Amino acid sequence: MLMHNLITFQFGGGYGGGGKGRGFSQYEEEDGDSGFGGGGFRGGRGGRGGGRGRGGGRGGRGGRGGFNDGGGYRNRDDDDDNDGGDSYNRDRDDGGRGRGRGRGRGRGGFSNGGGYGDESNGDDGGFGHEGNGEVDPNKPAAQTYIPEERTEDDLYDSGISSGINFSKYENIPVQVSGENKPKPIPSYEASGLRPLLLDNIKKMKYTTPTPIQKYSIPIVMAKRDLMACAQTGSGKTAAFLLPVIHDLLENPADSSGGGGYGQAIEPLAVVMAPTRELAIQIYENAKIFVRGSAVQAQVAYGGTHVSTQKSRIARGCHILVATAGRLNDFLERGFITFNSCRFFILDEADRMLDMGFLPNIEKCLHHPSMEPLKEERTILMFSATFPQEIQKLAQRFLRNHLFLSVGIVGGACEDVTQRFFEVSKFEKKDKLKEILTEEGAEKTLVFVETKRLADIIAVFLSEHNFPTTSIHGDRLQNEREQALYDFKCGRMKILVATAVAARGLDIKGVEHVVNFDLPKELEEYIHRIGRTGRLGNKGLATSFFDPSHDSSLAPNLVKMLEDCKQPVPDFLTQAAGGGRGAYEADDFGGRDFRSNDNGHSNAGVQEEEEAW
Ligand SMILES: Nc1ncnc2c1ncn2[C@@H]1O[C@H](COP(=O)(O)OP(=O)(O)OP(=O)(O)O)[C@@H](O)[C@H]1O
Repeated sequence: MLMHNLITFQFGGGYGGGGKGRGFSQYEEEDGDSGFGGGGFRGGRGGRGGGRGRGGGRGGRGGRGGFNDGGGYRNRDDDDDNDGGDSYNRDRDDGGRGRGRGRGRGRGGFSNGGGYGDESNGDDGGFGHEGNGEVDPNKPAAQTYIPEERTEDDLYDSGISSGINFSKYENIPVQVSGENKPKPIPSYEASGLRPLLLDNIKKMKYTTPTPIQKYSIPIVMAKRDLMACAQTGSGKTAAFLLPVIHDLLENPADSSGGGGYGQAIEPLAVVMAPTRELAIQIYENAKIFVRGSAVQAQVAYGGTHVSTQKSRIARGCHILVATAGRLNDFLERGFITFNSCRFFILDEADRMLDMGFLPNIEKCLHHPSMEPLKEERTILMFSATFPQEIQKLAQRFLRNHLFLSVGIVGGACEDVTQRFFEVSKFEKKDKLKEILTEEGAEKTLVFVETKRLADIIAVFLSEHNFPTTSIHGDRLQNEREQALYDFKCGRMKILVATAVAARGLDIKGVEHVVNFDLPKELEEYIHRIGRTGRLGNKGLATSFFDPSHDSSLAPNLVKMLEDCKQPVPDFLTQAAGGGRGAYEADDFGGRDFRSNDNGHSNAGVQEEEEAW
């Protein structure tokens, strides 16, 4: 019972309330980042504010549609931090992203350090602006959350240890195409990386570079533009961070733009990621790798207090890891410029270049401050999937790049056992409960299609005594981070998530990923199941296939399962119409599309597969 209360509380947005506040500072400043669309917290039974209740919250979302009778949830609005406003492959049933227009009725308001929102009655409540309760609906709410900085010592333990199949990486096929390919490194010691980096790599307990690292480290050290594809959980983050940091150590420079009060900050390397939690993770990785040097890594992402973030960045920022919305905000305000930017990196690059994020990426890459170093800047793109149309699009940002692919790229990780159940949408909840009861619920990540359903399923599981929390774009940033923390440390066994957690997150010990709802695209499926079976560990992915909803994905699933040598259930073959899918591994990044271009290529002939 106690657990039940705890969970419900947790769930209602209670983190920060109930005397567990993190000492939020008073809101001072408007956050130009409108990426976090949700207004106040939801379903709130959060702690007692105890402070000055301010009405007039920002208002939540402009009404909720989206959850049809019978559970026909449809929306897919989980891109993070992108206020580019493009609604490509999103559905706005849920009020969409962006600013709510509700008339805030949050009564608890926000009190300093005392948690927020007593008796908020749902979507409309939440944060109050200082003032008379009148809300300008066009004005984004102030962001007040100040994340705690984790020390490097806390961070060492967060990485995943390699699993029994780590050694299989040795036989994985690797392709590199493009002109003048640098040779792969045999080991970290022989890589030419600076001694400080080698020390920090040791502290991370990395002994052998993964294939993507063996190839990309020398490519980046040679300052070549790179498009790199390698399976989920195979060490892509270090594959770009290590050589970038090496360069910053070799060629030290100031990031203060010449100093002086009010001078724009000029990071030397900028990494962009599609979600806030992924940006935090990359930043924390960078912090470990730069430890003991003068190089400073910082992070910028939405849903957090702007002034605090700015002052942290102003202390020194050689590497800036950022989400699109906040980075563009800082650029527009002139707080950041790219005058000294030597490396521009897109993690989850295919996602960053799809229509939702593309305008923001273009704004960055075409920013006037990008001009001076244009010819010297290295652009790096990394992902586990890289559809050909995105590769083509990426081409316009790259200069004579190398294309690197490791394994059946765009293929699912073979260390993940994939199984499917044919389940109608009405049966899914019971099936989930049955599986968790019979097989255990430890470290289970459950993906659903909508934010609202994430809440519903989390409450459902909590009520059945499975400690569960949720992460999605309607939760406040502090709630999101707390949810992830609770899941990572095991306080909550189950995390119910929307697509916001599909990419990049590296969570130790995730043994089971459940697709309660299947995504619409195979790439998303591949990233989701890649939260387990990382770095040679074994994992299990269970998917509920509802023929009335998921049939369009069936042909691609069948083909992908065959490629991964996984059993294909009959119902899936039937739903696929018996034919092979349109999916080709190469379409998802396994091949440099330039090799198809008969004479239009600026690359060398594609190499034979090299066994690594
Ligand atoms: N050479 C190595 N030896 C041991 N562990 C490593 C090595 N390289 C990376 N790791 C660890 O492997 C885990 C996965 O790395 P990372 O998150 O960079 O994978 P990824 O390829 O970016 O995955 P995704 O496609 O899901 O984003 C991390 O915990 C990281 O610390």
